[in-house]
Amino acid sequence: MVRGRISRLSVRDVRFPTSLGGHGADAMHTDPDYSAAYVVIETDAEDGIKGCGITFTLGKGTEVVVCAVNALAHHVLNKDLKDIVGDFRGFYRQLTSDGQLRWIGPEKGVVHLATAAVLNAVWDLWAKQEGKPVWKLLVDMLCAQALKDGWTRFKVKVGADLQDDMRRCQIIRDMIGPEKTLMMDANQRWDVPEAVEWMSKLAKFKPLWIEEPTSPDDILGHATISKALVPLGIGIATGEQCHNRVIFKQLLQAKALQFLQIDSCRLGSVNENLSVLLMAKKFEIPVCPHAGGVGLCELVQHLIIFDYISVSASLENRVCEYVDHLHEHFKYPVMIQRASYMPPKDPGYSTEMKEESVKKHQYPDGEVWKKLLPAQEN
Ligand SMILES: C[C@H](O)[C@@H](O)[C@@H](O)[C@H](O)C(=O)O
Ligand SMILES: [Mg+2]
Repeated sequence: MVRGRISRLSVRDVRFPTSLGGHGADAMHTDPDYSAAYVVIETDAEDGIKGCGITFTLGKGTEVVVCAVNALAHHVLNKDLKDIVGDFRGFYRQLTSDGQLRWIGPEKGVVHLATAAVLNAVWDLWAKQEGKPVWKLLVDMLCAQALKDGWTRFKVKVGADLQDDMRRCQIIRDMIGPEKTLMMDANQRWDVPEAVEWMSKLAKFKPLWIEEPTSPDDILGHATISKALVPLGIGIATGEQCHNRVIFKQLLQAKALQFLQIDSCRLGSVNENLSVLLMAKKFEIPVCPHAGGVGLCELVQHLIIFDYISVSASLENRVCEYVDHLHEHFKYPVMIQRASYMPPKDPGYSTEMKEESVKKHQYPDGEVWKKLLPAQEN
């Protein structure tokens, strides 16, 4: 488990006098002293584990890199390791977008060598805390934690680049094995023939469904896609951008979908969602809500539990999307145990946000935006 706040960063100039023997010399670098700017980061966790990072330098050059590391240190200090690795992409961007330091890069030269030393230390720390070599940490990152937590169904985004989709689907299928469910989501990227063609190529990864293969308004297009893909064992899922119950009715009548995705915040609240649940029951189409976003999981769990108890009375082919994101801002966040939603017990619709979260994130006057907006304006 990732733990601790980064409490100390030190950097040392470590040089080996290799120039004495001419080791490593080349046509340009005739007197290299192989060196490293050596970064050590420590946390306030009790385990005493330290992260070590280096960048490779040649002798005197190290002095300059050490300065750059010190100049970057404030981005790392006092950060929770959990927050860093939880949004490593964002953290990387933060480090490489330092408004003043990036001028002497950007993302190259001294400042980038320093970035590498710092980030290498972060990776080292993280992998040590997890008790794994970095390669294993990387290999295990995809679905492994989710598998460990008991999740049996996984969704992958597709539609931007076929070769890349094939590569990622292969990795995921290999990790989850043939039994677990894989779903794909194209977020409306294709036209109708393209959806059929693309998904025929991805069929070998045995997806349960392709979600939003094309425009959410194209009811007959969904029907055509459905006709072509169902024989390949792929169902059509849609609904997160379905604007009202009438569209759902037409999708159902046109046999355009095999999985219906209600959305607690796009349809007219509980009321309209109930009518869609009932229609889905009439057509014997499983409801598999869209969730994630902000609070969608919190809300939709109420609807899907109602569906199970009072409408469909079935779990067959039914899933409720879950994304582990932003729940901490809610007063009654969803509870997930062993990959399942636990029925909420607090009165209400689980919609109440924590006042401090609202205050902080209120746009444009909340603390978070006050900090961000001037930075963005400059
Ligand atoms: C922009 C959003 O995150 C979508 O990518 C998301 O709703 C997605 O389609 C989903 O099914 O969760
Ligand atoms: Mg989707």
